[in-house]
Amino acid sequence: DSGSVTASPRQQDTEYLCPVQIGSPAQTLPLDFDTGSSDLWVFSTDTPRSEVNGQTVYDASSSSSAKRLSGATWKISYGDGSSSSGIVYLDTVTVGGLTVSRQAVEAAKQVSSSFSRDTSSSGLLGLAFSSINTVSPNQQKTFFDNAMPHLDAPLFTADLKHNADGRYNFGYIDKSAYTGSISYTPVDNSQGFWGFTATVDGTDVTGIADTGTTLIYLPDSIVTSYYSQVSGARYDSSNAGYIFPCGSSMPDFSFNVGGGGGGGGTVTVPGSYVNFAPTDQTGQTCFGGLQSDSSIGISIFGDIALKAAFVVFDGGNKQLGWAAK
Ligand SMILES: CC(C)(C)S(=O)(=O)N[C@@H](Cc1ccccc1)C(=O)N[C@@H](Cc1c[nH]c[nH+]1)C(=O)N[C@@H](CC1CCCCC1)C(O)(O)C(F)(F)C(=O)NCCN1CCOCC1
Repeated sequence: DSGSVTASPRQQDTEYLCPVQIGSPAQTLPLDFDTGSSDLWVFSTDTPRSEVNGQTVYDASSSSSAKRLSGATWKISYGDGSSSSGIVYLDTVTVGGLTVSRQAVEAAKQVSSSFSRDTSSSGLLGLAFSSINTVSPNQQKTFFDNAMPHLDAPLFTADLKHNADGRYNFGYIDKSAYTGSISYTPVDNSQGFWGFTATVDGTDVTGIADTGTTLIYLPDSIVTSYYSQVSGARYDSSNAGYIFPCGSSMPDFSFNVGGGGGGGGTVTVPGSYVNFAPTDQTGQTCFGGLQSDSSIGISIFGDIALKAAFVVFDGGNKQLGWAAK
């Protein structure tokens, strides 16, 4: 089996949403595919009306294939402080033509305000490792884990784009989606993430490939040296990040994956991607897409990096592949 689904950017590439079919007859919800977490959770008819703000909701009672997973609950909190929790159904989930019949669909009974405010997203589809799924007492598998044994190849690929529709494919590598060769590097999933090591300016950086995080967060030394090339760039505590004049022409940012001698491949993030967004309506000052990881505790290669590459999340061989495009 295989699947292929469009990933549409929202609000200047802050997140990418994909249509997911749940239940019988199918209910289609736009979900944020997130390789940084492992819960598939949705706004539902169980979510308080006061917390629903235009989002499409899942109604288990109108799905003939829905079955309550009795006694199961879930509760998750994310790096940006947002959180949600609720109950669990097993139901049919289809992504780009690929169907999993008994997928844990986590219905929200509570969502934090940032989720209520994000009117375009109906929830998340976690694509990290099932070891960090939050369902209790019996941990549940991700959509990818459930699908993997049926896939032509035990992998999915992320092809996110700047201000344009991209694609997630499951079970195959689309050779027309990238240029040159794919450089592979081993994945450390001990924390449940797609962890890997890249080289930036000769320095090894261990981080995670995270489609659910908008920006790139790397060690201070690397970030400081990058912005030292941009006149007027400075760390601004009120914005809690590096800012610079919006008219600045930003240097490209490159990292090497699968190095080791002459090998490996280089991913180049165009400087224009690092000019992320204005900090206010005047459009004078802009906020950088590359920020320090010091307040996070882990380096994150988020959407700004991922949309500069074609990325293979290989669950069968526990490796990450990166290619230019
Ligand atoms: C809001 C913003 C200024 C544009 S942003 O740059 O902060 N973007 C948010 C994502 C977003 C976009 C649009 C609207 C709302 C929220 C962002 O990048 N959030 C990161 C920030 C971060 C990470 N680390 C520290 N800070 C995050 O929490 N990402 C998680 C997914 C998000 C959650 C909010 C809704 C959108 C998706 C994440 O899953 O990628 C994660 F990996 F960061 C994370 O928190 N994973 C949870 C891991 N736990 C471990 C224990 O077991 C349970 C799972």
